[in-house]
Amino acid sequence: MRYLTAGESHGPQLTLIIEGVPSHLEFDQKLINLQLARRQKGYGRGRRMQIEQDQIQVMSGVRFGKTTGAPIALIIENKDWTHWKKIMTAEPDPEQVDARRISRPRPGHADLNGALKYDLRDMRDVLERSSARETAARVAVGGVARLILLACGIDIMGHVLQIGGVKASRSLDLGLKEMQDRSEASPVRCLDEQATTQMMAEIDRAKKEGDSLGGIVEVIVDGVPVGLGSHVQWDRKLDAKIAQAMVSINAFKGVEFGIGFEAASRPGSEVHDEILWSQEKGFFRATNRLGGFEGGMSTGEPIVVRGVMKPIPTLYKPLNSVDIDSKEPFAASIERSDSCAVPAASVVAENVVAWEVAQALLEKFPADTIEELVDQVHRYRERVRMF
Ligand SMILES: Cc1cc2nc3c(=O)[nH]c(=O)nc-3n(C[C@H](O)[C@H](O)[C@H](O)COP(=O)(O)O)c2cc1C
Ligand SMILES: C=C(O[C@@H]1CC(C(=O)O)=C[C@@H](OP(=O)(O)O)[C@H]1O)C(=O)O
Repeated sequence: MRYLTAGESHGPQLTLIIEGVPSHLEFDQKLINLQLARRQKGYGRGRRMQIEQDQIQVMSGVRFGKTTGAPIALIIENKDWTHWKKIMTAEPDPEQVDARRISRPRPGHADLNGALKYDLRDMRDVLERSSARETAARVAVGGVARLILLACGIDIMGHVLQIGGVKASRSLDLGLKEMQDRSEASPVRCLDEQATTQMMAEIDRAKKEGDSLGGIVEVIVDGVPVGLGSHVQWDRKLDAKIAQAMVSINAFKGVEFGIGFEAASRPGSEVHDEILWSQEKGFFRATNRLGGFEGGMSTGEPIVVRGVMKPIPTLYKPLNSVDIDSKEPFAASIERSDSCAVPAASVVAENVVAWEVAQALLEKFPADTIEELVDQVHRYRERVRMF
């Protein structure tokens, strides 16, 4: 499978094309729209999320509620377009256009690099595409991937582990369903109620001070069969693909699996996961400290991946910058902005990981129809259980 997205943040719509989805897949638009709605929520978001009501419109690849195997084209409208039409099309009021021209790059955003690289003297042309508005399209793509995963008995959840200085206590003994319910109930998508309150207070404080906050999100994928990805070539390692997908989310700066960076300070005996066997389960692990991967392949234990998001670059108390016209030092531009988007980013993370796992599944079990895929996965699970 492969996909491309297109669209500016304040343009008319986001457009995405996905190729390689097997036929006969029940195209549950409600589930995809639910993912989009989840991404829009989260304490700390700016006013834009009150304007948008993200929903997919299916343009091709689906008939009578099922995929046909043809490329799937989806669009998501930008409701904000009506307010930006003049500015984006330079008609009919050029003066207003100039007022929204950006000549003072924001430290931490793509403004200056993009302007220098593409020779764009209005940095709005960079902002429009570098904006995390694009993550709505990626969540829709992940929503389609989730439909494939669910058909194969694979489920996924995401939650927030840290915002600014507030860390949630981990409760890994909860089942996936309970974790899903708890994170949905928290305005910051955190499983720990006490930390939720503290995180919200921390966001309020940052907002009041014209500042922004980052944090850490975690994604868990349950029901993954052993052996997705491969050790035989560097670019076939699934953990590496997931790492790329995570760091490709706007503002994500790092990724770890299982105990992650803590592995550096532990002896091997406290890192590696002992191997057990039972008639009922076949091979399994006593622990899951390595987060579901060995040799770039899934172990059959849940995939546990975390990503760190830096604080939002646009600050109402802006940092120093230089005007690209006058070359004078200035405070950076202020655009309407989120003060913390870590909860929303945890939904984006779930969905980009869903895509990578679904793609790995279809690489191992090539299939033109969803029945072929489900059948192969079922038979494979049986084979490895009997190994
Ligand atoms: C869900 C989400 C919402 C975001 N909202 C904003 C925002 O309102 N203002 C802003 O300056 N950056 C925001 N960002 C971060 C920028 O998009 C990001 O920092 C920028 O594209 C530069 O890319 P980089 O940080 O990966 O280098 C958001 C990121 C995500 C994932
Ligand atoms: C539009 C979204 O997020 C945007 C991401 C973003 C950025 O710079 O990344 C800046 C803000 O854009 P605006 O100035 O239009 O409010 C966010 O609202 C979205 O998540 O759908």
